[in-house]
Amino acid sequence: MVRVTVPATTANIGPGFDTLGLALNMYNVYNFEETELGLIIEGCPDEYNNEDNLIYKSFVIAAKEMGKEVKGLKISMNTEIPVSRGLGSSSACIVGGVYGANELLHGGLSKDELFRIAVKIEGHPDNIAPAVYGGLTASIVEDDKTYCMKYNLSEKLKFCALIPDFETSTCEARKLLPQDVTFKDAVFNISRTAVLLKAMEEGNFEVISVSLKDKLHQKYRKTLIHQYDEVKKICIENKSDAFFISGSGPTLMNIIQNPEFTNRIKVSIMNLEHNWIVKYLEADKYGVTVEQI
Ligand SMILES: Nc1ncnc2c1ncn2[C@@H]1O[C@H](COP(=O)(O)OP(=O)(O)O)[C@@H](O)[C@H]1O
Ligand SMILES: N[C@@H](CCOP(=O)(O)O)C(=O)O
Repeated sequence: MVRVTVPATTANIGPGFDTLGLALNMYNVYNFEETELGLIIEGCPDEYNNEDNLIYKSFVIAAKEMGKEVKGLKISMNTEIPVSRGLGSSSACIVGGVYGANELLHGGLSKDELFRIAVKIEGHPDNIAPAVYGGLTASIVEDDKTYCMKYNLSEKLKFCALIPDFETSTCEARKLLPQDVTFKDAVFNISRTAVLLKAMEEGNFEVISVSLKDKLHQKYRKTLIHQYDEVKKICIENKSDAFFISGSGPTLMNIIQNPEFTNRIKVSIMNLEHNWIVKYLEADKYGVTVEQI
């Protein structure tokens, strides 16, 4: 049996829309076994228990790229990453399926090649990159090629995710974005993205907090997130070092220096109408791992 473990991700990180991503220490574990015939899926909600399952579809696409075929497959999973919350559940499924196929079918594809296949399935590279390479990544797609650069991340940076009891789909959240942006707003985001990366490497919280601003996506998407303004106010009052929408939302992410922030927030957030899980997280440095069990 092949076991693939994939970390959660927080994509965009403010100004780096569709570019920056960071792997977090929350994991989905997928097991793959060849069977005589058919498809068996265990460990996921009933709605995903069919051939449209994203892990299975990604497995099949990767197998095709390798020129291989599987007659029967059993996929079982144990998942920590909440679905449709902006923490990369879809990228975890895709990376899980692609890596599962490569290992089970002896595809022999390189990490960079598996990354390329996974990005093609997801459509943007920013959450696939940290799931594959771990840590803090910046990535681009040029024609059919994918490029990922991994940055150093200061050990001082810790994270506090606020995960609400409602979902938003990435596909729907992308429909809210404008077709065009002004030159001024483009420059605003490019400059901050470049500065942010070095500030995250050095653990310079003052610069992180300034450079994390964005004019391209969050103002449109916050309308999908109930109580966004209230939650942001609570985070700022409790001295969050930086606050942003994780991926396409609705999870709201804080970069923090002091894990004590997590306890302070829990008390303040309890009285809101929606239930928000407060989760302390650290960066995952390594990305996807594969084992033969
Ligand atoms: N365990 C799972 N099995 C099959 N598909 C899943 C599973 N978890 C997530 N997905 C797929 O990923 C989709 C959610 O992806 P998306 O809207 O991008 O949100 P996010 O990646 O932020 O969680 C689900 O609608 C489903 O298609
Ligand atoms: N850049 C994408 C990132 C989506 O990440 P997810 O974790 O919400 O799937 C976007 O913002 O649409």
